[in-house]
Amino acid sequence: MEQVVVHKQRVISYLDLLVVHRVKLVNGIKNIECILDNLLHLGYFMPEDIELVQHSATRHDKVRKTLNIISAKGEECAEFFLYILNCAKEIYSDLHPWLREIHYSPSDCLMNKPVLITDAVCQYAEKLRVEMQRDTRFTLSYAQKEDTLFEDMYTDSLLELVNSTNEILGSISNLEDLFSDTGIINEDAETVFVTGDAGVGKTILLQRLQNLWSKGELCTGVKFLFKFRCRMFNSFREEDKICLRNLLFKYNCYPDKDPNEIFSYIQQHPDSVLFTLDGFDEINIDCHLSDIPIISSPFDPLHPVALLMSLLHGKLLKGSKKLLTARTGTELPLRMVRKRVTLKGFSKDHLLQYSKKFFKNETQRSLVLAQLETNPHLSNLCSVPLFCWIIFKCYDCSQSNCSPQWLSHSVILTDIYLVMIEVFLNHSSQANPNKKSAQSRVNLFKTKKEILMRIGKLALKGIENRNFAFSQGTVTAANISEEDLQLGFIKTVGHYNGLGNQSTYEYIHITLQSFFTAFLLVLDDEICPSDFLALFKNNNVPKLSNNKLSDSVLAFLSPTKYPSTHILKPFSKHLQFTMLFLCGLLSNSNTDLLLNLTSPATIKKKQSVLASYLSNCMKTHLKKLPRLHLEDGCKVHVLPCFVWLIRYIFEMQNGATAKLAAKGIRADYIKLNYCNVSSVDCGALAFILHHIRTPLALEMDNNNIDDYGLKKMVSCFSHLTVLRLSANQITDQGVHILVEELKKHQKIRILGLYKNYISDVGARDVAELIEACSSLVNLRMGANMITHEGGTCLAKAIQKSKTIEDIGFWGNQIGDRGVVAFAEALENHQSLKNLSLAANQISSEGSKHLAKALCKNSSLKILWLTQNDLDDASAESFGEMLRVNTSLEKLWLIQNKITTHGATYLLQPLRENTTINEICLKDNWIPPNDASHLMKDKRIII
Ligand SMILES: Nc1ncnc2c1ncn2[C@@H]1O[C@H](COP(=O)(O)OP(=O)(O)OP(=O)(O)O)[C@@H](O)[C@H]1O
Repeated sequence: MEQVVVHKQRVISYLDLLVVHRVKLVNGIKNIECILDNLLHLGYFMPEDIELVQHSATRHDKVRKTLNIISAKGEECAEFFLYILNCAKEIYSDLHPWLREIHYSPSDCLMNKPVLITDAVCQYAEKLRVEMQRDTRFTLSYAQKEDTLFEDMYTDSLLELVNSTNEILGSISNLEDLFSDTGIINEDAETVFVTGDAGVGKTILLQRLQNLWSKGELCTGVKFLFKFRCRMFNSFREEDKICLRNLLFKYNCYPDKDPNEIFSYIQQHPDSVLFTLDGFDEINIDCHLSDIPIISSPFDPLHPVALLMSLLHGKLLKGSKKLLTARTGTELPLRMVRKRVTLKGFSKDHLLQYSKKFFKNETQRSLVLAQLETNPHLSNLCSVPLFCWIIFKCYDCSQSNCSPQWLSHSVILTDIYLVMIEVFLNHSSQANPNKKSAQSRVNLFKTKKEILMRIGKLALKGIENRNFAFSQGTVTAANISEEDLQLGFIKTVGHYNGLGNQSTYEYIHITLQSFFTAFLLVLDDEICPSDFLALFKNNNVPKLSNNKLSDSVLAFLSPTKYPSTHILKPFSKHLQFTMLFLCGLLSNSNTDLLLNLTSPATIKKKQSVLASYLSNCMKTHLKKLPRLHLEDGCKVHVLPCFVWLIRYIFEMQNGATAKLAAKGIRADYIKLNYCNVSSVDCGALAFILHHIRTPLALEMDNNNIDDYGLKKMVSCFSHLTVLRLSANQITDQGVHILVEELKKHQKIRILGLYKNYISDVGARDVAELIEACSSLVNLRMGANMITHEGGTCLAKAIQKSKTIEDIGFWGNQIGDRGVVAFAEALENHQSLKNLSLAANQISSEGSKHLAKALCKNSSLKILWLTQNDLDDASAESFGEMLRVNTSLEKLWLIQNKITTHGATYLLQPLRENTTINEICLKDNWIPPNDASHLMKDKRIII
């Protein structure tokens, strides 16, 4: 065939194409080897042809010679040549725009001819991809007996972009946005820092990213993705040194060809590299290096942790992308953080999606979801994917084995883990226990006690040394048999180190290691009651004094917080879960089980040691915090570790301890902002706070409370005078519960619901509260989704209220229609002092009503109308109002459309009006030249 179809409309010879575009090809082909290899492989070129080409001195000459030989071979060879350029995308990416320009599309006869990628760099990139695809295709799950396809279990979850002060900037729905320009905290830094609670899915998120990248569906500009689990760095000894090249190649994927060439390419193109680094909180270095030099030479051998730090600092491979994960609360200096992201787990929708993936059988799925509906505590735990997986797995097995009754009664996390242990044990022995027999459960634990203790001993050893990966030797030394491993609590992890595969073991999740540690601490008779809390008192960061590298790494990470010897210090995150399970195991509900496994005296003693320890912790924690003595009481701002304390006490389900803890708080105003309080924690908080019988103010802005959390807190609402719940994902349903409760008690003075998901429906409920509750003086409802309808209801209620003083309504959408009702409310109002209607789409029409109403008002002191559509006509109305009004002190008109002309209307009445002391006109349409004239009166601010 002489003439070939290149494009449907255009017929041209491939040989002609090579002639016409010869210059482009000579300049654009940077790698001739791959072309030659393929031409030779399919017999278009003979070895002599290759030799001829190789004789040419320069790259350009080699391409010219190749093109000459191709033209001598004919049309088919020329066509295959273009086909190589098209298939080896990685190598000839520069020529791809040109291929598109000439409308190249391969003809059918070539479609199944293989093209070999023989360039060393591309080959390596390809190898990385293939290995990554293989490694991320499956996820090892239940009892190591099932490999689940990753796609079949992965479900999107909630990822939020936050700023340096942890304020939410928005959610991230596309993983590519992790690396976009939105929400950058520090332009010079390169690390995207993802934090989240235990089991929320940080590792899985990275696996998703790696999997998508390996399939070419994400981060297409990234040629090399290197993944590290930070716990791997714990396995190095003090004296171990390694250079960056070996760290990358030996611990990820070793190149088949010329490592030097590949490494040099990586150095020259750092922007083509992405590192995923999982579990920064798990780093514990047990070796002696007094300083960690931050180096910038990629060739100097150094301790791997120092290499990691240099990478994160951007001293090595500057320009590469880094995605680092850690548990909530882990600090990373802001100078190293490019973006901050928090992983929040499953929303209701995500949970539904996950249930569809997990339970293929629709009847079973509906049954489980219906059961979850009846146990909100359980269903709330499901927002953490790990707990969700455990709960679903238990339900799944219960279908065939035993009744799911046990789950429905669970109120603490420990119970869920106990059920999981039971399910694993049953699964391995294929037992079919009597459905409802508590005795069979006891028997099961009794029979397997020794195995569980062995697994517990290994766990304790790891937690003591902050070690989460175990060598074959350690596992053997702990007498863990193959049969024990088959139970599925411990899994094998491939550990590629370039020197061959040696088995390494890990607990299937780190929280399970914590559980087994607690299990051992409770049941081991050799650990006497007076000593069993030693781990928490002395061993937070093991061997601190003689562990210089860890000292300096930790100090570097958290200089202000380190060192400390108290249980509530940072870097004890794994102990936090151990403590939680300890409390749960020693709770009253589990006493019966424990009494069958160890001596009653030991259990009793351990329970009492633990209870008094927790009360002491609460007292000590609160004593150390600064207190602010306000007019109406004492205010204390607690820290996130307070939340852990209440979790412990709740997990123990011990009312007396809760009462003592409540007594220890000794404050009238508790501030819990930014403490990572989740809806599940609200039950724990109420468990303690309901013992406080005096008026209480509670500030809980910027947590994750949601409607369910509100419901759980109902029991402590009776004494609340202040409740701030801004930025907490509360919807109309939550507002309804809240209002009903607050109406009953008539004590609330300040209610903050800023930045939630409240619509007109919720606004109507809040309006009822304003009318019914004369104690309410301050209401913050800004940044919700309230339109003129909800606005009107609220305004009508405000109109009737004789006590309300302060209304924050910034960032809703009431518009001019809603403003009319607010204007009516303002007329003759006696108590309202501050009103913010900023960012509410108000134009001159609405402002006219406001101005008119203010002529009759003598209570309002501050009016915020920032970020509306106010123009000169509005200014004129307010100018008129200022001639009459004698109470308004501040008028905020920032970011509107008022010109110099309009501003003059506001200036004139100031000669007579002596009450107003600030009219802020910043960011209006006033040219700087006019500003000085207007600012003759100091009360005008531009
Ligand atoms: N997006 C998800 N889709 C489906 N399952 C998930 C998802 N995220 C997590 N899981 C489930 O939860 C388990 C724990 O997740 P993962 O190990 O990623 O948590 P983590 O945040 O890294 O926890 P830790 O901080 O304790 O290391 C997974 O093994 C998986 O079963």
